[in-house]
Amino acid sequence: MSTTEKIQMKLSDSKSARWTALFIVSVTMMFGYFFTDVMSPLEPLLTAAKGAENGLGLGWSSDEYGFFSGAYGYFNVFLLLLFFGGLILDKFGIRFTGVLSTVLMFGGALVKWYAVGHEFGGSVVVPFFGTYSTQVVIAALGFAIYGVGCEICGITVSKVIVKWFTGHELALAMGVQVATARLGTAAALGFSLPFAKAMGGVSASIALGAVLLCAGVLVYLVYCVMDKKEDASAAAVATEPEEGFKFSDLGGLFKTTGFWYVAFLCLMFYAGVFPFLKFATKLMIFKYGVDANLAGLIPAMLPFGTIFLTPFFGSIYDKYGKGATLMIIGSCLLTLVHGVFALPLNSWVLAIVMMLILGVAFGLVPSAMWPSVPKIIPMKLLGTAYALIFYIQNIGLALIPVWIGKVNQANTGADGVIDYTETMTIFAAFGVIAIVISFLLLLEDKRKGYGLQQPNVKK
Ligand SMILES: NCCCC[C@H](N)C(=O)NCC(=O)O
Repeated sequence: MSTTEKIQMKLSDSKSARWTALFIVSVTMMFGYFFTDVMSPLEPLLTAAKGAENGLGLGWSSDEYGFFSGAYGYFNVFLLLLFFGGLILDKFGIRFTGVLSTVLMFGGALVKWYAVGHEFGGSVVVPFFGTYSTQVVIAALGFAIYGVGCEICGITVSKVIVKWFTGHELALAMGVQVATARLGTAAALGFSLPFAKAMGGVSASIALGAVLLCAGVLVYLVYCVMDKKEDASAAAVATEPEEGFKFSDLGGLFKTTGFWYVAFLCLMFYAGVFPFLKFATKLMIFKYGVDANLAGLIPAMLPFGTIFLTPFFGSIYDKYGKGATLMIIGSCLLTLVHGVFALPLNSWVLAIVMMLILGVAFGLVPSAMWPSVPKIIPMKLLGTAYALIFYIQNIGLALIPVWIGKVNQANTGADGVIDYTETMTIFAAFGVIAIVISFLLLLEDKRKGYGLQQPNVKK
């Protein structure tokens, strides 16, 4: 390679540089995903009577647990903070927004840790939701602040990957990032409960998550150094200045039908996965009779499967295309799994098989959906587009746990055992709607020629 060629290369044209950047931002996101689900396997402790379970029970009701779990999305949705996060990202850039979001995650985690470790007494009326203990409300406040940070960090990381990988292995890179994040989810689901028990309290697992988030802030600062270098190299190579973001461009985004299909597919598909994980550990105990100490390991299989499958399906999309088809298959598998969970079949072997199939679905849809967005929406609007998609998704992440918490509460027998038939039928219905939307997306792609069925890597 001649000196001139070297000078004219962007930093992102170097394979090692772009994969290093990806590794750094993926680790930050992984710590975030750990914290998101650190409480999910703790549902049996949180909802055990105060002082039960060797003094670890916190005495929350299923309704309170649902309210708390949905808090992740409350500020994102009701205060529109995620939408503003997208505008901030497109206006002020990746470095500023990334640091802001990681600090928010850490701050929210500290509030939640404080809440769970203290007795407050009394209760608070939350308009439109219900009356919950003060501890639950403060913990939910912390989780809501954390959720704003985590979602804004998510859109920032998506934009980082598009910035470094467009024209290269975009879907594979997005798959690797999602897979790394799932490691965090799997670690939380698998280890949070035994860790809390070993350390003598629920707040120990939250403290561990908060320490990781603090490390996440530092790791992101390292990425900022690389980002600056990439910008400098891109400025040296660019022949025409890149078009900037203008508010007037938003109209075009709103009028793009394919964008709305992706957003609503995201809402329905993820409604069947993330909120389900919040309740899955207790489902394994109550419906499938799994030992409480092992129950978290079955839901943990789901993200573990996706760790390998998301990059695998991503590279299939990169090489052979068929993005819309991958989304249709994933939505069908989601429906099948929840349909089976709703049936009166109580074998734990079946539960494991279904969880593995759900893992395949959870590899298929994200590996095709996220890299499809830049095929529909131009780069200058990408932050806003991802933010809007995440915003719509967050409506589900916020409200479905509340709904499911109330359904579980209503289906709890006098012996304290929950009948999950209604709950799992609701999750299966999300899958059916996801199938319909993914077919509509395929048709729209045929009409508009987005290229969703085409490979991503330019030959
Ligand atoms: N932190 C767990 C929820 C993340 C939701 C986020 N908006 C998202 O969808 N990320 C992509 C993914 O597939 O996880």
